[in-house]
Amino acid sequence: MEKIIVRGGNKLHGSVKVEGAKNAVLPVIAASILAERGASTIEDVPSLTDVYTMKEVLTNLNVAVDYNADGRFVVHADRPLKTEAPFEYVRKMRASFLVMGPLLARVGRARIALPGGCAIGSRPIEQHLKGFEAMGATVEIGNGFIEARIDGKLQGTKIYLDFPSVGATENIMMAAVLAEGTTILENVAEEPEIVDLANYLNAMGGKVRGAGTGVIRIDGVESLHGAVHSVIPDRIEAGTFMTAAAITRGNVFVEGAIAEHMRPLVAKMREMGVEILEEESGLRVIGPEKLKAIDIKTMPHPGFPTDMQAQMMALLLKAEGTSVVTETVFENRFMHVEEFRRMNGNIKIEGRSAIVSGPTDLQGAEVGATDLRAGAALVVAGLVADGYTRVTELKHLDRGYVRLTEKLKALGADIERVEEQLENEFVETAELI
Ligand SMILES: CC(=O)N[C@H]1[C@@H](OP(=O)(O)OP(=O)(O)OC[C@H]2O[C@@H](n3ccc(=O)[nH]c3=O)[C@H](O)[C@@H]2O)O[C@H](CO)[C@@H](O)[C@@H]1O
Ligand SMILES: C=C(OP(=O)(O)O)C(=O)O
Repeated sequence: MEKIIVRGGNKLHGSVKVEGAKNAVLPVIAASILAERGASTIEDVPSLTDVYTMKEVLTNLNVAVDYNADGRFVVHADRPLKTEAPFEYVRKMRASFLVMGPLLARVGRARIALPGGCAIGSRPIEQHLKGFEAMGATVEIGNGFIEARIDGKLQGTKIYLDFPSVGATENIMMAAVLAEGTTILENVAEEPEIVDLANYLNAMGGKVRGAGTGVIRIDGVESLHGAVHSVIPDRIEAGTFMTAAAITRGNVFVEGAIAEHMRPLVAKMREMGVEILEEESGLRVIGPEKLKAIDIKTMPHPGFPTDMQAQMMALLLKAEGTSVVTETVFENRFMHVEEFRRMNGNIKIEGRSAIVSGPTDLQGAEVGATDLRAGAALVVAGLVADGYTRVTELKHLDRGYVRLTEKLKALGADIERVEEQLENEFVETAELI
């Protein structure tokens, strides 16, 4: 088993480059199967386990994929498609469910394993299904699968989402792009990743308008072709480095971070006293001597992103005073609280809020990455903890971060990723320095 071992105390300095966004690339790859002719070349694709899982999902659907961790993901989807995505993929990564909309649009049928619950909550998909049904599909659930069918073409219609779900917005958009007539999607997600997907669909010949606002209009087209598309930078990876820079009172340039995508995080970090400078090709973060306690409430974009909640909690542990962190997006996204307590964190949970009392003298401990952002947050906390923090369950972290350890090391962190049996070697070597 691998572990990340970090010894706290080093300030981070230098520059770090942001990868393409996981949450943008997964729907874009799913959308690539909509192209009846021509190849799609997707650029700036991060080398994440989720991307490899999506590659397997596509290969299994008889789509040809060429991807060798060089950042270019080339898709040929012109062969007859298969229509089933088994549980082994959906279990590894819920975003596999995003092939349902494209399959339904292109072949009129999809059979996808029912996604189960996960560490951050039950994550139902009824909004996706409501959209497909409104467009005329029949949906049946049985034997652990969801099967959707349409005789003929999906029909454009008006669909109002009960909640601005990111996945439902994406799945329905991808289905509607080949539907007959116009689809109006209301109360949709406004995340930058939705805009990125719409840009790709339009480059393929689609007619999607309004992405990035609460209403999206999609005029259905006959067919789509492959296109070249560069994925937007990962605002959550960028945000993770921003919290790492701030917590160590460092000075780090986060290259590629797009300020416009990061407004809620930038606003809240500034409120804590962190200096953030918008430079031409990224954001510079300078950590203050003292951090101020603040309150945070996660919300759909442009609210504060739930995917930054755990990393911000690490930062709040070092802030002076009491902070209240309220999680409204997922029902159970406080699993990291127990791990922070192992590091001497003073956090109380009351309903959907966590009350963080700081500043804390964090202590190194053995902790588990309960989900990918929790894992990153524990590493961030470890950067300023006394002694060694050992983070296990790295499979979660690898879903969302490329070479996290190497990147932090290049910024000056005392950090190593090791096999368990080599753990003592790292600690002993580090102690000699
Ligand atoms: C691959 C990807 O892009 N993942 C992101 C995406 O996940 P995902 O697309 O799964 O997130 P959603 O926006 O759909 O989910 C948000 C909330 O809505 C609920 N819900 C969703 C759909 C539905 O049909 N019914 C329902 O009740 C979910 O259980 C959750 O509580 O957006 C989340 C919210 O920003 C992020 O944390 C994830 O990193
Ligand atoms: C929750 C996340 O991702 P996913 O929806 O892929 O589980 C995340 O990126 O923090």
